[in-house]
Amino acid sequence: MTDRLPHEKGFHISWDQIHRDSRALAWRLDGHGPDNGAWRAIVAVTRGGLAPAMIISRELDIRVVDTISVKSYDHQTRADAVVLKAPQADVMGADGAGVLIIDDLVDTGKTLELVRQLYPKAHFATVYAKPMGRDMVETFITEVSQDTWIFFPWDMALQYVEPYRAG
Ligand SMILES: O=P(O)(O)OC[C@H]1O[C@H](OP(=O)(O)OP(=O)(O)O)[C@H](O)[C@@H]1O
Ligand code: HPA
Ligand SMILES: [Mg+2]
Repeated sequence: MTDRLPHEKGFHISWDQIHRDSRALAWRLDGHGPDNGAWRAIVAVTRGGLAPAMIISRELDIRVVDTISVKSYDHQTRADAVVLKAPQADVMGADGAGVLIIDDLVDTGKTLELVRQLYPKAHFATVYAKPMGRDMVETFITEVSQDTWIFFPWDMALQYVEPYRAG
């Protein structure tokens, strides 16, 4: 799989790292909601946004958590983004004001562009961002270059590697 990557570099994220970076995102968002600093709800962009959204909902004590399912990638090839499942209308209100939309990363920005068309007043936040999509989010933690493919822990498994210097 890796040898078919069109990307120059790989950035491999462990569970520990995504936990730390998601916590950092939670702390950055804390106190910036419209209701005395509080956020009304979290909406995770499934599937990648689910893990960061869980961690952020715990840190910020947000109990209303919903999902939006956007399908935009067929493995590592881009395809048109479509909404497969929308969040509850009463959670989003008219325009998403006071709602945190959480995803693991923004790459080209196509996924969040579609979500923003639906909920223009929501606050968009991702753990990682690439330059092309960076302006689609209000808040992110770490930027990586456009030619980097981010590997998340839920897509990986521990495996044997040959020693650097062969015996
Ligand atoms: O900014 P973009 O170029 O749109 O890319 C970013 C999106 O792509 C990935 O999701 P994907 O569609 O692969 O689905 P998944 O979350 O279910 O893995 C990632 O989790 C983001 O949601
Ligand atoms: O860099 C990436 N890693 C994982 N999923 C992705 N979806 C778009 N870009 C990426
Ligand atoms: Mg995703």
